[in-house]
Amino acid sequence: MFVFVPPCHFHRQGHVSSHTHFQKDSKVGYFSVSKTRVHQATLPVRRNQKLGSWLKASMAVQLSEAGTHKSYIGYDKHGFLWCEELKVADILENVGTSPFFLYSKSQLVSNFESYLNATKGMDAIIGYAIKANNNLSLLRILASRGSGAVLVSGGELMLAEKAGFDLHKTVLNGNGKTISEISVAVTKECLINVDSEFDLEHIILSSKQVGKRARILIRINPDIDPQVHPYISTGLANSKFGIRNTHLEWFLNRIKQEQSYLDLVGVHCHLGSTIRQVKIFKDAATIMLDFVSIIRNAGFHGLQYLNIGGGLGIDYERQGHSIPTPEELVGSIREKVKEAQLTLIIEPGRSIVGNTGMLISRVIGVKSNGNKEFIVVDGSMAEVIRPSLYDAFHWIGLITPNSNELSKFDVVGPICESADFLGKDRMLPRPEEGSGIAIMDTGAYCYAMASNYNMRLKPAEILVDGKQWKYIRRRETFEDMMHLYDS
Ligand SMILES: Cc1ncc(COP(=O)(O)O)c(C=O)c1O
Ligand SMILES: N[C@@H](CCCC[NH3+])C(=O)O
Repeated sequence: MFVFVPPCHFHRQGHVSSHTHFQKDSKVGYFSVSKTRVHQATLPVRRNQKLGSWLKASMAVQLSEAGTHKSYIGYDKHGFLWCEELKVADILENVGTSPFFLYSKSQLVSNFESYLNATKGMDAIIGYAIKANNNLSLLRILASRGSGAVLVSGGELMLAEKAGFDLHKTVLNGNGKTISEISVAVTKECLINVDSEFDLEHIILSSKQVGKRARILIRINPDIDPQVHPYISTGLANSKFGIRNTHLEWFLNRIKQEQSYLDLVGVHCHLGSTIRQVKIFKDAATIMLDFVSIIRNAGFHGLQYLNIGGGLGIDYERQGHSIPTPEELVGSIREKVKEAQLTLIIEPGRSIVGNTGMLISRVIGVKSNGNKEFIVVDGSMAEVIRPSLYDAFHWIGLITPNSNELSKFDVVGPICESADFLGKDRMLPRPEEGSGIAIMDTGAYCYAMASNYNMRLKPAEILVDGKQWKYIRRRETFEDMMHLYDS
């Protein structure tokens, strides 16, 4: 069994033993992993309680819990980080070159299965949002299990086809789709979201050129605050996405005029990303079902889909904060969707891939500027841009035991930007040069947003499956980059 307790809870980090004391009264999240079951849960701790006594209690709870969050990445009691049945330090040793992304296959499958279980007994499409992580091997794992896909470009459409997704279960989204992208989607019979007046005209044009009826959903902006960082909020009135909900009638009339080229099959909304409250989805569903009634009353009897978008958050802090499960999310809207005789489409990205991956990096050195201390690592904002872009938090830990006292560090990369940080003010034991360090929960929107800034090579991606690991994307080489120049 592995236990993952964020070290900030302890008086000292490093070699964590059963005598290690907790430093304050709180609730502590833990993961426990056995061959067959993996759970995440929280349990209260008392100040000065020893880890050993807390563990006994947590195991008792674990046995009585049917865990809904499962984790395949965690620490053992000695302080080694594991991914499934492999020590991360051993993988780093074998790979040699860092940084790289490391993913757990079981975690990915388990996350997808949570959505399958959540939608059991109802008509539903789970449309994985490819933008979150577009690694072909990971996509194939999801496609082979019946996942649909949410696409935002022609490139993603081609990738979805290559990965084996059933294109009838894909949705082409986007506020700036080109006519050629739309034409491919019409040809391949993907669902297509209408985002604006001009977008509708482009879809009509494409359908006429292709000679096929487009299967369309209207993306309606419900004007709901998802209570997330403004850069990843997408369903408020001033957002660039979707149609103004006051303008629905115009769209319905225009669609009627072109009915031989347009088949209006559903409505769509997407509120934003990293959402932590079920109520936000529930409110959106209520509003969207009102629009469904309006549309059906206007004579569109083929309306079949309610697409509620993606956006469910994950527990980046790893402190057992209560993030709704897919079961809770779907459970909150299931009856209403069934009553309206609709098929639910849900578009999760982060909650399927976020906690499957971590960036494994090495410490280059430790320095001080007089006021602050920095752990400089070989990973950077080029691989994990979320902290720089959204001030996002990713839990960071060493991958092997270290018994040094905890100190406060900023964990930074080698890029020539002050925004190049992976974590600020983190309590960590002073690491040796070359120590392995993990930036957790970087499976979503990290490799997918990676860049070559400062002429950095995009890192390898590695997949762990039980006791095996393999490359699922090799590291870029200097020659790869040189191929793009004209001589
Ligand atoms: C339309 C749409 N659907 C789904 C997603 C996936 O969101 P998340 O990764 O937060 O689940 C996004 C990204 O925010 C999106 O823009
Ligand atoms: N890139 C964002 C999410 C945006 C989702 C796309 N609409 C993130 O890392 O959190």
